[in-house]
Amino acid sequence: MAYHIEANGLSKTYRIPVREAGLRSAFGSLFRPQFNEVKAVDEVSFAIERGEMVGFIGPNGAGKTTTLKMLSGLLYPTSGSATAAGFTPWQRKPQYLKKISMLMGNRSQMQWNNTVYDTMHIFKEIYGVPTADFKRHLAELGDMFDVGKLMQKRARNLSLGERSKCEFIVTLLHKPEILYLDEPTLGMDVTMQLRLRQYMKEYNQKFGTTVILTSHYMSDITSLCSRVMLINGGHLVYDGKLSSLTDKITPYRIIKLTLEEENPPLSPESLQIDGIPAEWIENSGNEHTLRVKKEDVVRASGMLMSRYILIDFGIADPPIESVIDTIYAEGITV
Ligand SMILES: Nc1ncnc2c1ncn2[C@@H]1O[C@H](COP(=O)(O)OP(=O)(O)OP(=O)(O)O)[C@@H](O)[C@H]1O
Repeated sequence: MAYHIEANGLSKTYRIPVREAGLRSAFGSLFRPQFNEVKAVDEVSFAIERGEMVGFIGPNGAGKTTTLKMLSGLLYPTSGSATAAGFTPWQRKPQYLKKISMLMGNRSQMQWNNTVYDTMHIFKEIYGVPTADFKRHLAELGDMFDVGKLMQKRARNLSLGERSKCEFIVTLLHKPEILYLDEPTLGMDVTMQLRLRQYMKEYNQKFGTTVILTSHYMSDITSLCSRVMLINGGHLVYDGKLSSLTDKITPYRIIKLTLEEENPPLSPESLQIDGIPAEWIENSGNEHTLRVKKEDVVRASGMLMSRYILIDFGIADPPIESVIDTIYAEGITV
């Protein structure tokens, strides 16, 4: 069966006109324009099944938005090919545009001077959404995101978070089968972020929608996507399970334990006696947090349980934020 979204060697190079200061060079550049080239996306290939929710992550300027713009048909690639729902996105066939939605958290699809309600009506007409469906959709999502009071406001007067909520409602209005979500929770408060994630989960299960999601809030990614694609400097450097990414970058586990009062002292050195290298992360009273290599977890746990009287004990993966921070900061290729 064909993939729902497929990209092969997708590349985009932007050409930026170079203008030096001064009238003479400004005049000269009219006749001999010079350009700098930025390879925003470089030979990116992937295949996504129908109904998958894939996190698309990478540091600022990595090429995420450019890739999504190509897939949604807003940009022509410089080279390479892609198909989505059986269409070539940049041909912008109306049948394709009706099947997809692109939400850019930092760019509004709403007309600045129109009220939210008018904008939603315009989108209803553009996509030919039946009135009954439109009303049901607004009632359901309007309540969930608490936008009733915003309906008569002009888009330009909305706060960032208010706008994000309205954009999300508009994005799903025509029940697209592919969603390109670029920072959908930008500016939303925590409650609204949670509601959006919950809604996306249910929506995906109900309609089998395929989603590519970028977000700098890792909780958006971890709660919705088991697969991530990591892009850095225009190159796709990882495509696989989120959990395997953690293992590759930080093959450690975090052990948290609380000791009874009556115990021999615990330090990384006391673990090292048993030949288990451990790193101290936190130590407050009887509560300790240690970092040990994945392969040493069982031995370290056994030793701790046999030698100490424990009140509480737990093993966890390192926080995904610290894994991602390591990748972004060190430019690691996975
Ligand atoms: N219209 C444009 N003209 C020239 N260069 C551009 C243009 N749009 C993006 N770029 C450059 O292309 C590269 C990739 O940008 P892109 O917006 O795709 O990154 P991103 O991963 O979405 O970043 P962020 O997380 O900051 O949104 C960057 O170097 C950016 O400066």
